[in-house]
Formats: sequence, C-alpha cells, structure tokens
Amino acid sequence: MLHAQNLTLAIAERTLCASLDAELKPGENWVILGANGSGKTTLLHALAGLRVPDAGQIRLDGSEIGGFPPRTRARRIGVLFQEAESEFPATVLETVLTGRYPHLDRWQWEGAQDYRVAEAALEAVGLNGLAQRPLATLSGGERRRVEIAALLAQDAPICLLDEPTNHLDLRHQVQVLELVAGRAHRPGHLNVFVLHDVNLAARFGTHAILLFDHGECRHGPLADMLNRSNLEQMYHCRLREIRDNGNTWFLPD
Ligand SMILES: Nc1ncnc2c1ncn2[C@@H]1O[C@H](COP(=O)(O)OP(=O)(O)OP(=O)(O)O)[C@@H](O)[C@H]1O
Repeated sequence: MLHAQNLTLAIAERTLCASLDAELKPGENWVILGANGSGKTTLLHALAGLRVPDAGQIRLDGSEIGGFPPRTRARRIGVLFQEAESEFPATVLETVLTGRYPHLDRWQWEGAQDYRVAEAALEAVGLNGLAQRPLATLSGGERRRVEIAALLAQDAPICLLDEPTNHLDLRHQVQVLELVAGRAHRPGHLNVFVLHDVNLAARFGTHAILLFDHGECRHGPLADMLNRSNLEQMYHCRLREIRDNGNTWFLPD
C-alpha cells in the first residue's frame, strides 16, 4: 500500500535514513521512533510525498508517489503536522471542514454530508460543544484535537501523524490513539505515527521504524523492535524494563 523502496534521506550532508526498504500494509499501525533530530518528521514527510528522497522512492498503491495529483493523493493520505499554524481567523467547525477539501471540486462549497462528517469528527474527539468557537480561543490540547478531527474528516485510508499526542493530557493521549489506531481495522486502512513515548508506541503500534545515528534504520514487527538494547542505543540513555501483566514498559533509569 505504501512502500519505502530503498529510501535514503539526507539533510545538509547528514544521512538520516539509509536504504530503508519497508512495506506498510493495510491493517498495520506503524510507529517511527528516534532521538530528537534523528529524522522522524523528515521520514514522515517523505512517506507523504512532501519531500523528494535523496535516493529510492515512495510507492503508493504500486506507483511512484510524486506522480499522483495533489487532490488524489490527499484522498489517499492524510497528514497531521507536528505544529499546525493557521494565519486565518476561523471557527472550530470551519477548521475541521478543511479536511473535506480533497473531496470537493475546485469551486464547490461544502455540502450537508461534509458538515455531517465534520460534526461527527468533532464529536469523536469530544469537542462538538465548541464548534462555533474561534480557533484562536482554544487551549493547546483542544486545538490539537481539532487538528485531529480535521484529519478524521478527511477520511483518508492512510493517516500519517507527527506527534499526535502533543499538548494532550494522559486521558486524551490514549483516547486519540485508540480512535486513530482503531481505524486500521477498517479494510484498506493504515496509520503511521511519530511518537516520543515508547510505552504508547508499545500499546498502539504493530510495527516500528527505528532511526539510529548515521542513517542506520531498523524496521519490523513491534515485538522485534522494542527491546532495551535497541532503545538504549537509539536514545543514548539507560533504560529500566518493567514487566507487568504480560506487558513490558520502559522507563529512563
Ligand atoms: N533546512 C535545514 N537545514 C539544516 N538542517 C535541517 C534543516 N531541516 C531540518 N534539519 C535537521 O534535520 C534533522 C532531522 O529533523 P527532523 O525534524 O526530521 O527530526 P525529528 O526526529 O523529527 O526531531 P524531533 O524529535 O526533535 O521532532 C534535524 O537535526 C534538523 O535540525
């Protein structure tokens, strides 16, 4: 469905990811993990077709991603950016409706169905009571949930999310990840999350891409990737492994 084929990404002469060959398939929830500055966002943008690889390519449904018209691609892939900044004054509902643009013709206004989808997305993130509020008046966590609602309203089968839990409290971190990860059970759906919290990755991921120093990357089923040796090498710190009820949790030592 989404294939990083022999992908190499570099910035300013520094290789972030060398010869990554990963096939991301329907039903899977991938997490990208790595230290600050390791290249997680850069890789996510490449997977979205927003960054041209230094070598290799991204294939979407078997074709090179750059060949898709933007609107077609946006119906297949939705992206939640790390920090979304809007210059325009808009209400919460208007912001969520922007998720419907890939489904509209060039000069077409949103219709009743688009409003229904947007309102359902707002309800899913628990913000339907704020539909008419100016976006600028929201708290950081509320605003993040509005951005997630816009992504849900886009209704793309592939969702790429850069630190979706930014600004969210513990309850909302779990709720939002449950909501999005649960969509991978729908036929033809797939998610990729950039996360900093290894324990949330363990809970919601099925597969992982780990970014190490000097462009080294490893990928595979989460159970094979999330171990102390990999994580200590990747984060450059000692970790404690806590086993509880069949789960393993990692904490900095
Ligand atoms: N225009 C640029 N010029 C030079 N270096 C850049 C440029 N853009 C990004 N970088 C560097 O590329 C590296 C990878 O950035 P990226 O945002 O992908 O990292 P990340 O793993 O997502 O980091 P974080 O966990 O801090 O969000 C960083 O070291 C960043 O400073």
